[in-house]
Amino acid sequence: MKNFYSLYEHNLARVGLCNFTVCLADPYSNSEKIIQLALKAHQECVALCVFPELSLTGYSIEDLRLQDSLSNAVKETIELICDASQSLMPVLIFGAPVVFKGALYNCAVVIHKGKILGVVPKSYLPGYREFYEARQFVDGQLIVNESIVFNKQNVPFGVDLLFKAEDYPDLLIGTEICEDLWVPIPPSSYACMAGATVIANLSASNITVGKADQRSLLCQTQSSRGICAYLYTAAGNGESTTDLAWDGQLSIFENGELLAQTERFPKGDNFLYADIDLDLIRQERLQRGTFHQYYAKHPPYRLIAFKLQPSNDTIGLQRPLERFPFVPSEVHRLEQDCYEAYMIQVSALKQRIQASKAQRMIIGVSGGLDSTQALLVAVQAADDLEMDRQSIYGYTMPAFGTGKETKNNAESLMKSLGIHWECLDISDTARQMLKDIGHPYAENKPVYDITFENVQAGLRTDYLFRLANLHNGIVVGTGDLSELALGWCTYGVGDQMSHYHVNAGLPKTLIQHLIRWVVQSRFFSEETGRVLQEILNTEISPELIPAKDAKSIQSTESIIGPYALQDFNLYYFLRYGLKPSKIAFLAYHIWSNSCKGSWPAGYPDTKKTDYNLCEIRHWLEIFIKRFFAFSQFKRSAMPNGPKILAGGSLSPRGDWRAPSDGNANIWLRELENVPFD
Ligand SMILES: Nc1ncnc2c1ncn2[C@@H]1O[C@H](COP(=O)(O)OP(=O)(O)OC[C@H]2O[C@@H]([n+]3cccc(C(=O)O)c3)[C@H](O)[C@@H]2O)[C@@H](O)[C@H]1O
Ligand SMILES: Nc1ncnc2c1ncn2[C@@H]1O[C@H](COP(=O)(O)OP(=O)(O)OP(=O)(O)O)[C@@H](O)[C@H]1O
Ligand SMILES: NC(=O)CC[C@H](N)C(=O)O
Repeated sequence: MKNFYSLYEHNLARVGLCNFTVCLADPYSNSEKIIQLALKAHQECVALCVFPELSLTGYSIEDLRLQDSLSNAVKETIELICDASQSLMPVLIFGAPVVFKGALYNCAVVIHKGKILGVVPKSYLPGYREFYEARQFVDGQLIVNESIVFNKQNVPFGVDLLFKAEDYPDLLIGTEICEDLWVPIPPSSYACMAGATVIANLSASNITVGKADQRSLLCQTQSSRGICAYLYTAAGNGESTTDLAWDGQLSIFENGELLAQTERFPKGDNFLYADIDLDLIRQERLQRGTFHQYYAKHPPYRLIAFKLQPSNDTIGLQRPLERFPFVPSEVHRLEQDCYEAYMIQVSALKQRIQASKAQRMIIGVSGGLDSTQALLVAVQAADDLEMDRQSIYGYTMPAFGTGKETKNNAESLMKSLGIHWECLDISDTARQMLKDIGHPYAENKPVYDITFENVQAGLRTDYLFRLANLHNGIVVGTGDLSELALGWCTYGVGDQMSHYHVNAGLPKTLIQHLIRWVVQSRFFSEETGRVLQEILNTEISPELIPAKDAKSIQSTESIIGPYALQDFNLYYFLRYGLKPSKIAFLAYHIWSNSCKGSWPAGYPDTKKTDYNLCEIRHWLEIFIKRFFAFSQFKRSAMPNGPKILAGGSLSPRGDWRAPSDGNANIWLRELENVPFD
């Protein structure tokens, strides 16, 4: 990798949209503007720069489109732009009226580095209400396999053209023009199925009240259905206001998400760019088999190849990127996600209680985040099913590493929720077991190894399962998605097992917000809210090793890495199958500076950390080793539990099937592309 920090090393592409104050029916003046903006796009290392429909002449010139002087000026200025593009990086796409075999077409002209790559006519001409395009233009729907002469060169002409960067293979550009998007099956639907990843829509949509929302909806839907980037450029200033008005909106969508958008009704020239992620598009299509199952005939496309020769400069990253991909930073989305996650958990648990005819829910309550969340869900399920809260049997089971604070929190929580609770100290039983198996700790030697830890975790599980037998109940498991990813649980006779793993689909980074949301929603008493706040403030620890003092508490995150980074890694491996270097590049852009981007609402200021590339790389390596090489055997035997987030689950019966005896070789090898600073 020549420059790890360049986005063009990571299959991202910077795409730009422009509009400007057109001079009606004056291609000479407009071509100058196009060249100026193309130069600006070049300076920003843009790969593709799109201008509005008929931007070379202005859209609203009516019958002037048929004037010979205009046609000549169009031809000349297309050649001028072509010449000026020789040393520029971006592919330029602008709109122009072009005469072909004696008829006039409303076209997208595609130019790159001094060459006209192709000319694509508009398929559908609006002739309704305020539109009269068919008066001057002929529709291009059936034009395929044709060519047109420009400057003594044969240039491909037709609706069957896609433009492929042969040195940047996932960049495959299709075009359509305004109304083409408003028909039941837009030409871009076929272009996407033929492989186009980026669709440029050259538009001259006039504005009326409420229309912007409809346009946005169409673009968003098309980008989602086509799993593509959809670039929309509306004409704006300078267009005739004889009978209409124009808002000049520019917007960039990617697979249903808005990446960037300009203010409407702008002053002067407008230039918008964003970095689209061709890996996400490619992976989404790869995973969604149905995308490739469309057998209806679409035209055979001509692939017009060009060499992008992308810049290798360090140019940052311009796209919305969440620090916590499982936790939206937008307040209302987060609230909605928390509500849905909680309801999914509650409804799933209710179904299991009813189906298993369980009379009790048995749960080990440690005072940590996971068992707290599982307990809240159990209480809500009991309330909904009109079961007595006393049918929930909560156990705090202190042993060698249990802290006073967590134990108090566990007990206060259970008391405040009004469940049946008991304290079962497992220290003596654990000591007995350590003695029976010949562990040095039985002779008071401070040996705190895995056996020492797992004896405690195992006994707790053993107790819970036998209590379930005794009380006709099911054990509600507490393990979460992040722990399953990292194998951070004790296998078999341990917290890896339960009768129903209600948290299995919840990443640790979301659990904290869910608990915060429960507090804010006041589902439970004020006292419960107070204890929940205490629990949120406590450091995450398995508490399996005795702490000498408050500072030497066994910190989970110092061993397996910050959950913030590990959930980031999990999301991009699980949902998108990205390479380690790509994940590190994305993590670097959002995690290396705590002032960049936004944090989820309610996230404590004191925890707003940043990580340098070296730290990101280090924890990514740990993730890779644990996720790919170590922990699958734990997941292959994991209990039932609901999938909660679109980001994925790790159920071996659902989202993630993998061998239990795999290795991490290829991911570790690829990680070598990430520098240490
Ligand atoms: N592929 C494979 N197929 C079948 N068995 C495999 C295996 N790889 C290892 N093993 C065997 O599995 C055993 C290791 O797995 P296991 O017994 O689970 O033990 P292990 O994963 O080594 O240790 C459990 C870790 O989880 C932590 N923990 C436990 C409980 C709760 C929490 C929490 O914070 O919530 C954290 C604890 O601190 C400890 O570091 C070994 O006996 C090994 O030989
Ligand atoms: N002292 C304890 N009393 C009762 N149950 C416990 C105790 N310690 C652990 N457990 C059980 O084992 C599970 C895993 O333990 P662990 O302490 O790692 O998780 P946690 O405290 O729920 O959450 P976190 O992992 O966020 O600390 C707990 O969720 C709980 O069900
Ligand atoms: N120029 C066009 O094709 C405009 C038609 C489109 N339906 C619009 O109103 O935006």
